[in-house]
Amino acid sequence: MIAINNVHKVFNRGKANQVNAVNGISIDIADEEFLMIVGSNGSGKTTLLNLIAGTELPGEGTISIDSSDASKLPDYKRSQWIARVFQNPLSGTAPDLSILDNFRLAALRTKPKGLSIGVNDAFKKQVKEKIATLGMGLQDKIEQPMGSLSGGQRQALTLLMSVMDSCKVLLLDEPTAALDPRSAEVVMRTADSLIRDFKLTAVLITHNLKDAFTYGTRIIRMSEGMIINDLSRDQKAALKQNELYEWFA
Ligand SMILES: Nc1ncnc2c1ncn2[C@@H]1O[C@H](COP(=O)(O)OP(=O)(O)OP(=O)(O)O)[C@@H](O)[C@H]1O
Repeated sequence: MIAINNVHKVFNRGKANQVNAVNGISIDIADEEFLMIVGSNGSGKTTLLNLIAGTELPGEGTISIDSSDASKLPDYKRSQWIARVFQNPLSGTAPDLSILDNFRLAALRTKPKGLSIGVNDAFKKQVKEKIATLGMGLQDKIEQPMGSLSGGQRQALTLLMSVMDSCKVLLLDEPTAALDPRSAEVVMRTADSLIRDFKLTAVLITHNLKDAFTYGTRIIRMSEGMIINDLSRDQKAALKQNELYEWFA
């Protein structure tokens, strides 16, 4: 479980441009929850995700993942436990390297420094099998450079690479914002099935209420650094999609 307790994050404290980006948020995110965060621009969504990831530290309050204080997690534990996918499909991969080499680098991410992973037949077979689960036919293109793929294909592979090994938490910051609708749907479906298969706890920021409704097990809305709506799994199940728009109006 991710336990967020009275967390505050202030930027430029005491200056004219002070921003209370996260303003006393408390929320428990259950194991295997797929939490959607919606809210207007500047409402603190990315800052909250950064705090969970440990890339920003709270000024006040605590965040723990499975009872370990997230701010005190050593880097290797953080990268083992927490995977992150960003809006830009280019940010998670090396475009000039092959798909296979990108998977090799991803496998090294959570290993002790100095360890190497050879591209032997067993590793190749394993990568092909994983990629085949996407149903995109990319398992036959593993020698192709990552940069030759479409944004949606890259984002789906980025997701797959990011949840390898002992990942517990998947953080997604508008992963489909740069994609066309069809690719966006493939990426959302991929994320959803990986989260289920790997039993991950996931948090996704989106401006797309339809995606939030379709895939989220819980939806929160943020405004001015606070959670102003929190729609549980049961409440969500009782709503029709058009009622969701009214709920968040
Ligand atoms: N490093 C920073 N330094 C100063 N201010 C920051 C910093 N990061 C975020 N902010 C400010 O904190 C507020 C919340 O930003 P944040 O990026 O968390 O919002 P958001 O809800 O993710 O917005 P968007 O939907 O536009 O991505 C904004 O006013 C932003 O300008």
